[in-house]
Parts: sequence; C-alpha cells; structure tokens
Amino acid sequence: MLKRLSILGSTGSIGTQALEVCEAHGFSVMGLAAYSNEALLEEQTRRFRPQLVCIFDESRYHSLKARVADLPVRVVTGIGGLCEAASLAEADMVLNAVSGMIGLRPTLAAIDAHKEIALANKETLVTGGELVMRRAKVQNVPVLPVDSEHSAIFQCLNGYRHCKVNRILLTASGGPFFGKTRAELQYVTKKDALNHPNWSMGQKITIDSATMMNKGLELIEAYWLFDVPPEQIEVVIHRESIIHSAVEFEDCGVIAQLGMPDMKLPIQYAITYPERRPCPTKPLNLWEVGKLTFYEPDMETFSCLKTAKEAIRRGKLYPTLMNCANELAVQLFLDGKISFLQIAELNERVLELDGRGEVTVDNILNAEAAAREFVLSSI
Ligand SMILES: NC(=O)C1=CN([C@@H]2O[C@H](COP(=O)(O)OP(=O)(O)OC[C@H]3O[C@@H](n4cnc5c(N)ncnc54)[C@H](OP(=O)(O)O)[C@@H]3O)[C@@H](O)[C@H]2O)C=CC1
Ligand SMILES: CC(=O)[C@@H](O)[C@H](O)COP(=O)(O)O
Ligand SMILES: [Mn+2]
Repeated sequence: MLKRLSILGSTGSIGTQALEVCEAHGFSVMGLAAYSNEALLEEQTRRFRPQLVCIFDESRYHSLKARVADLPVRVVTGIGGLCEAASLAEADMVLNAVSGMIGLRPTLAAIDAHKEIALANKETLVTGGELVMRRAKVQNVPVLPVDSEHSAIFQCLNGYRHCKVNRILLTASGGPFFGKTRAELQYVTKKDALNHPNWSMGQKITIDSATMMNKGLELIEAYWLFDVPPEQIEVVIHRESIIHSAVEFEDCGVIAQLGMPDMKLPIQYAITYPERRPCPTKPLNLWEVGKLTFYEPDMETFSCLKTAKEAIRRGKLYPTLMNCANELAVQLFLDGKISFLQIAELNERVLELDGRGEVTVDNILNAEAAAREFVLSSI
C-alpha cells in the first residue's frame, strides 16, 4: 500500500532519513513540521509538495509563508499547527520525530484522528506512556516503534505474541565515555560528549547516549510499548550496535535483530509494517564486523540509568519530572552553563519533587513547569 505520511520533525536526523525512505518507495508526504529551520522546510516543501507545513516558531511563520507563497500549501504555526499537522485528513500515518516532550500533544491528536503512529519521539512515552497507550487502545490505533532497540524488540516478538517473555535484552552502545570513571567525566566537553561511537543523531539524543539517560528513557519506552515490567528489562552494553536488542522467551530461547547502525531500516519497517521491502541501507557483513562484545553497565558512573529505574518504579508523574529536568539540563550543558556530571545530579535530585499526581495532560504540563523551576533554581 502506498502510505500517505505527515512527518513531524522533518528537518532533523530521523525526519530527513524518513524522507529518503519515502522518496525510495514513492510514499506521499502530506504534512511536514519543524521548529525553526525555514530554509530546509522550504526545500522539502518544494520537493515533496505537502498540503500543510508547520513551523512551530511563530516568529518564522510570515517568513516561511512568503518563501512558499507560489505553492498550494497551507502554512501553520505553534502547538495548534503541530497538532493540525498530526491530524491531517489526507494522511494515513504520522511519523513523530520531533525531539522532546513537546511531541506528546501531537501524538494524542494523531491518535484521536485515527492515524497510525510511527513513534521515534521516546519522550512522548516517558512522560505520557499511560495516556498514549490507553488512548491508542481505545481508538484501535497502532503505535509502531521507530527507536532502533524498540523496532528490534518489535521484530523479535512478531510471530511470538502468544509466548511468555522472560526478559528483554536492551542493548546500549555505552556511548563515548564507556569505561571512564566519574573523575574522568568531570571536565568532559560538549565536543567529547557529541562524539557518539556508532550513530549520527540530533544533539539532544547524542548527549543522552553519553550520560546513558537514553537507555533509561528507552527502558521506560519499552515498558509502555511491550508491557514488560522494568525488572525484566536488562540493559546490556554492546559496543558495536549491531545487535539492536533481543528477547528471551520462557524456554530460554533468545531471538535478536541485527543490522548495521542505520535508522533507515527501523524507520522503513514502521512505515511498511507488516511488509518488508528493500531498504536503502548497507547490508551487514559479519566478517567485516569481526567480533561482538558485551558488558554490564556501570550504574554508579552512569547514574542516569539508576534514576530512570527509580522514576518508573515510582510511576505517576516521576518519569515526567525526570524527563523535563533532563531536557533542560541537556540544553544547559549544550549552552555551556552546566557541567556534564551536573546533568545526572539534576535528574536525580528532581525526584525530590512530589510526582504522585494522576497522569493527565494538565498535570504533565504542571510537572514540566515545576521541574524547570527546580533545575533553574538549583544551578
Ligand atoms: N536520531 C536518531 O537516530 C534517533 C532519534 N530518536 C528520537 O527521535 C526524536 C528526534 O531525534 P533526532 O532526529 O535525532 O533530533 P534532531 O534534533 O535531529 O531533530 C529534531 C527535529 O524536531 C524538530 N522540532 C523540535 N522541536 C519542535 C517543535 N516544537 N515543533 C516542531 N518541530 C520541532 C526540529 O526542527 P528544527 O530543525 O527546525 O529545529 C527537527 O526537525 C527524539 O525523540 C530522539 O530521541 C530515536 C532513535 C534514534
Ligand atoms: C539509534 C538509536 O536508536 C539510538 O537511541 C541509539 O541507540 C543510541 O545509542 P546508545 O545505545 O548509545 O544510547
Ligand atoms: Mn535507541
């Protein structure tokens, strides 16, 4: 089937690769959305001819409108515009590839509009997993994982839905600071932290990989997507990022998914599921890879992983508090305002706030404000 997509975060790492996949297979792009990159949005609008384009940053709205004035495209802005891009009548599927928990409301809007969801934006499930999965079930809408580990788990589970799972083996590269001590991490720079060994990604997720908060967020994401308790999700350091994750069933049989570290396959699989199609990626050559290595994570040095486990153990709004603190702390680190180790400290300390409220959109937004205030008053 030739899908019609709306792509939120089209100018980013996932968004641009998704457009390559759409081009390779002739999928229609009905909607595009980005934060402020009007030059690339214009280029994408000319190339893919969507019906609607959203530029979130209101100060760029008139300028983008002028750039595409000769095209039959509607230009929208702000959170209202982003939700419109998520619920476009002409689209069958929404690929949510914005970064950060701003992705929550468009995901809910897309579910309410009965769009299939291809979800890269993990922060949506970390903060609103309970709401999103419940609403998707009520509306009978599939939530298809794009994150490489979750796509792998999803692929491993296909055909075994009725079987009991012992454990999910969630693989982690270990990031650029694998094997380092806390003392060695004290003065690492933004350039060091952005130097991911295997993946080329946006800045926020790359810093999350360096602190290993990415794996903490992914553990929570896996819990909501696959309904497997956090105690049954084991993080395994796998330096080569060739095994994208694995599932152990009750007979101790382990099924894993392997491939080169390239997001085009998981993006494409979410779009074409349940079909498989040729993918514009490099095939895996195990002779070239040579060896695959595995280690236990160092939870003391990379304490974000421990914090994420504690946040999901407490549940309710604690994962939201942690996620919001992390989003702001990562930005402050990228802006040179705090050190690398302060990110983990702030994420841990924000759990001192009261997160016992019910998970509703309003409470999530209030928790976000409280976490931001906490972080800004703590630095
Ligand atoms: N990159 C990867 O390989 C992977 C990413 N993910 C997840 O996918 C998501 C995207 O990551 P990635 O592509 O790396 O990030 P990038 O930073 O490369 O791209 C983010 C995209 O989101 C847009 N955006 C940000 N805020 C808004 C907003 N408020 N409204 C509309 N658009 C917005 C950006 O627009 P602009 O360019 O204008 O700023 C950009 O298009 C994240 O949640 C990440 O964790 C998951 C697995 C792998
Ligand atoms: C490509 C992808 O899915 C990322 O989330 C990646 O897994 C990050 O690498 P880490 O394993 O270092 O967090
Ligand atoms: Mn991942």
